[in-house]
Amino acid sequence: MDELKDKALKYHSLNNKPGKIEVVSTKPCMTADELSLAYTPGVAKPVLEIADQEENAYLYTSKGNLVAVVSNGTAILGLGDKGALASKPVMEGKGVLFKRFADVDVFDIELDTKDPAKIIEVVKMMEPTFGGINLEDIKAPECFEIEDALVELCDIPVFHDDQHGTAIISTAGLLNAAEIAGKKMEDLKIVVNGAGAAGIRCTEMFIAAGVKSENVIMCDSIGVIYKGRKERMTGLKSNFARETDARTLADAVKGADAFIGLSVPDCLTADMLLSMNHDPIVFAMSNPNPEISPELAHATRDDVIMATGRSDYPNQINNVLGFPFIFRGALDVRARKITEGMKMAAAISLANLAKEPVPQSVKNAYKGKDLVFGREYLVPTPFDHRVIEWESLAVAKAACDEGVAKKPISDWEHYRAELNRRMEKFWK
Ligand SMILES: NC(=O)C1=CN([C@@H]2O[C@H](COP(=O)(O)OP(=O)(O)OC[C@H]3O[C@@H](n4cnc5c(N)ncnc54)[C@H](OP(=O)(O)O)[C@@H]3O)[C@@H](O)[C@H]2O)C=CC1
Ligand SMILES: CC(=O)C(=O)O
Ligand SMILES: [Mg+2]
Repeated sequence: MDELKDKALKYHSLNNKPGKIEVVSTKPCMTADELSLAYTPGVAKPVLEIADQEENAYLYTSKGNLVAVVSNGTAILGLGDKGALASKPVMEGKGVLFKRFADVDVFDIELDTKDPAKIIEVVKMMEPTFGGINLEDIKAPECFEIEDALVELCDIPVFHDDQHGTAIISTAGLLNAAEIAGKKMEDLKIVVNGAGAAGIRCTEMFIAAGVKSENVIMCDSIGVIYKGRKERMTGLKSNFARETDARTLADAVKGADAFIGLSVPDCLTADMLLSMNHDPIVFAMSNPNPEISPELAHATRDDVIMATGRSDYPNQINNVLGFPFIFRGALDVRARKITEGMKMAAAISLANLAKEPVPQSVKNAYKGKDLVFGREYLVPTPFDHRVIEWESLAVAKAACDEGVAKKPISDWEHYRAELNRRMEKFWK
């Protein structure tokens, strides 16, 4: 058995307790009196309050801090379609991160269907239970139809993490990598490899952040998406079809400033990397194995600015820096949806935080490594306790500014203090 497999399987069954999450009661239930409050007859009282006024669910149930992490397992990380049940470790993992980094509670829901209409129907029916819906590892193109419909149907935020979480973090990373490379966003020539959930939305957000759409070439499993191509033109790919002679990834990356990998392992070769412009930005974000290994990238070029989606290399460009903090901010103002403004506010907050000096307590979580804004530190780390203050607050503010907050905040200093108080238990 390889070492990682051995360690990971042991971790997932530690303490004779299979899996990574459990349900904990937040109220005492040790006496007959408490039982008669938690359950019948006392429980009838909040039932009637909620039946009378729906918003009372936020006062008397866990709805307001509870997110559904919903998958059908059709695009589990970069492992492809492994089915609903096999997606459960990832969905439980997302639950752990929601809790650990933003004190958001999660039920993971694995749905055994590939039919978008059924997923839409089931998730809509679950709306009363939750304060928000995080769709996860549902493949393109179905993910677009599912998310669009649910955003329209639901009065709580619905967010496909692989689309928007990934876009937010990689936009923060790209803004900073461009600055470090001494290049302007509007001059960057970018190749996005992967035209699925993540590839499409990352590209859209790069364009919103200043990249010129004509400077982006997108590739999928059969190569460059060019104008006039007929095969496999599913989902939103046609929006990114370019007038170009490039047909393969190798053609596309010649002279490019950035390679954005949201595809499969080991598809960017050393020769391709050598053909890129000076100070090439390589975000090899396929999980668990990147499009090019950092070892090969650094051995190939000294000037590469390298990031992966993994936790065990510098520059983790991964949606873990997004979903916990974005939902925290959205839940706290009871946002109806997560708008483009909220997403951009999240990206900018992360890009800005990376430029702040890093406290020793954060460095300690990374074995005392010196984390200073630069090639090896493009975005903050998930263990940086300041991320919640910066990102959740930015998201909550943007929700208020954009008029989607059902419970707007006016005293931001009070909210900042509340966020810190909420997280104290995790920072000991
Ligand atoms: N670091 C992070 O935070 C995140 C990383 N990811 C990673 O991005 C990848 C894609 O995830 P997601 O978008 O959700 O999945 P989807 O299934 O929605 O999309 C996968 C895309 O990859 C394309 N593809 C497959 N093989 C190749 C290839 N050889 N060369 C180029 N493109 C290829 C597919 O092409 P076709 O359209 O032709 O089928 C499709 O467009 C995964 O590896 C995942 O781990 C995803 C989300 C977050
Ligand atoms: C990180 C993540 O969500 C993915 O790779 O699918
Ligand atoms: Mg995912």
